[in-house]
Amino acid sequence: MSEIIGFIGFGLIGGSIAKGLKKVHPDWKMLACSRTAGKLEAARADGVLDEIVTSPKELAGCDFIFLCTPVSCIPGYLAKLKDVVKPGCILTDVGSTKSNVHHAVLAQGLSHCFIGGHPMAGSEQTGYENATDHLVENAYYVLTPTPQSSPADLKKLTALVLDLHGIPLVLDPEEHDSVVAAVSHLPHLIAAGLVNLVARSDSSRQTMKTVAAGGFKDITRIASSSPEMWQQICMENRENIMKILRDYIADMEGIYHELENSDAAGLFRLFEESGEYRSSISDRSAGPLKKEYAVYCDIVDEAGAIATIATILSVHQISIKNIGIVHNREFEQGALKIVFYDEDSASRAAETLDSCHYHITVR
Ligand SMILES: NC(=O)c1ccc[n+]([C@@H]2O[C@H](COP(=O)([O-])OP(=O)(O)OC[C@H]3O[C@@H](n4cnc5c(N)ncnc54)[C@H](O)[C@@H]3O)[C@@H](O)[C@H]2O)c1
Ligand SMILES: O=C(O)C(=O)C[C@]1(C(=O)O)C=C[C@@H](O)C=C1
Repeated sequence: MSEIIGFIGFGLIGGSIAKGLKKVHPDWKMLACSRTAGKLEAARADGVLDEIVTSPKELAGCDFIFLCTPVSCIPGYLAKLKDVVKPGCILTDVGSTKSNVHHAVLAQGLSHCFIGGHPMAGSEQTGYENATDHLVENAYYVLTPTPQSSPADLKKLTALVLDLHGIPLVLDPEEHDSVVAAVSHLPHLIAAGLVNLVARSDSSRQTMKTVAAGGFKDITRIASSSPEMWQQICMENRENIMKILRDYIADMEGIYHELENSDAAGLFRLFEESGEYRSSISDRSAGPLKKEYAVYCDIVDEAGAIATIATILSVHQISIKNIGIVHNREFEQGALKIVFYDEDSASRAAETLDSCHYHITVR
């Protein structure tokens, strides 16, 4: 059955959901309104949006409405949608916090038609221009039904998540907020705090900034995320974040004391335990980390070096999904990152390039 899908807020997440659904259901009609309507023109030109609307009232005919604005704006839109949603419409959101949204849903008397949502996928980039049809692929997509949500509605929204190749996971809003405080919100604060500490501690020659390599860049990518979005997430989930931040500070104090007391065994245990737990989070199976089949190849910096590798792979009929130079050099020469569509292609590529005397690292 052809559905009509409405979006309020149409940036990275709204745009990615619309692109993903349009890919699977080209006949479904997509409508959106956003703070700056002009920005939606690109989505219409791409054929992702069928209609740009200027007010939530124009979403009255929708079968699903996705609220995809920063989290503090969601309650205001729920109030505007209160008398707009048609019977049978499923109202959902993608906000990174859930308790504040559920309180607003209850206050507006929308519990019967609302099911919260939160795709555990994203990026430090914002805006429709960075949206992709596969953003949610292999990522957990948390669903938070209300006590009044019907099993039939939950089944319908779950089917949409599966269309996006996401992994549906039902949680209650409070548990969701406590979990994401630890695995998403605290990491963003740590990344931002660390970057600011380094910026403050660096010399006038900016030597820290110059030599910063993989370790610093890996842990701080998310420090470039939207300040508007993260200010709102932190304000809405203050209590949970404060609780886990307190524990984190205590753990850091513990590490400080291990260093102060030259406690080598304690430091060893720290890395041993963290390494074991981190390794148990697979990035090759479906889960919160994206599947990626990458091979790193050292190349000398000379004209035609990339073309030679691409030709070798093409002769062996191995398709490349993505290829690019790794800019944060952990490798002595130039490292080329080649991403493949599946594990088999990645291992065949590694064997082939190895037999051609390239130095290969598979990650
Ligand atoms: N970026 C991520 O990694 C990520 C992941 C999962 C969930 N989320 C959640 O998804 C939501 C959207 O995030 P995003 O990454 O797509 O952000 P974004 O900045 O890319 O998009 C936000 C959209 O909302 C619009 N908007 C902002 N304020 C508005 C307002 N007052 N009224 C109407 N429209 C408004 C913007 O114009 C833009 O279209 C947020 O609630 C965020 O917490 C983000
Ligand atoms: O990959 C990133 O850049 C993200 O920050 C994605 C991320 C996260 O993992 O913390 C950010 C916020 C969301 O609510 C969900 C996912």
